[in-house]
Amino acid sequence: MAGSPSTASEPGGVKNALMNVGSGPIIYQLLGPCKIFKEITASDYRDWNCQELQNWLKNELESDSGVELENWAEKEANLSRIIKQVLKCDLHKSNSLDTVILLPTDSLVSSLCLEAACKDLKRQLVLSRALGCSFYMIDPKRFSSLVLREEFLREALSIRDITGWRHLSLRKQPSATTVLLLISFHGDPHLCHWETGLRPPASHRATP
Ligand SMILES: C[S@@+](CC[C@H](N)C(=O)[O-])C[C@H]1O[C@@H](n2cnc3c(N)ncnc32)[C@H](O)[C@@H]1O
Repeated sequence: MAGSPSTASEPGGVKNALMNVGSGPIIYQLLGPCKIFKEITASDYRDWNCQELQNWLKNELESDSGVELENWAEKEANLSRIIKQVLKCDLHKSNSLDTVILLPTDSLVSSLCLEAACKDLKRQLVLSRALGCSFYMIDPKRFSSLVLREEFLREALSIRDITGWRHLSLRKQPSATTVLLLISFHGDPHLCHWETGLRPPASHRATP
């Protein structure tokens, strides 16, 4: 979907372009990348999500990051300068962006999206994940999520010796038994950070 990596980018330095797939109507996942990328393209399957991001970009909406951050106005202004476009995207299509052709993209980021788009375990790459999650709520609506287990992920990604563990609080996932953050660094699949241990009330847990 995205173009091939730009030769203009140097490891560790400022990079040109980042593509975010399944952005939803929220920006938290782009606050970090906006410090290193010159351009970000956000995308989502749902028109309403794309519209919300457009409204935020046009300053027609109060953003709600869910957290109190220092220098929030400055962070928002930086990010909105760097998000260059918001595109409709459907991962089920062979050309997910339809007729739009992107310029070469250095990185592709997707958070909690592939499992929302996929209905089975075939041809799936999971980038970050709430384990055991069978649904998520956008009040009051409930959306389905493919249930994944740690064993499946370890096998699918051929990860046996995990060298780094880190506990990090992500947002609350109503149906998850465990929240996992997996970061796979280029060239070294063993350098992964997994997070376990967030346990929601029993009434909210996914059924196996
Ligand atoms: C759980 S939300 C995650 C939103 C955001 N990335 C985050 O981390 O909070 C899943 C997102 O995947 C999007 N999505 C679902 N099916 C998709 C598809 N076929 N193609 C692209 N995006 C899709 C949804 O519209 C939704 O915004």
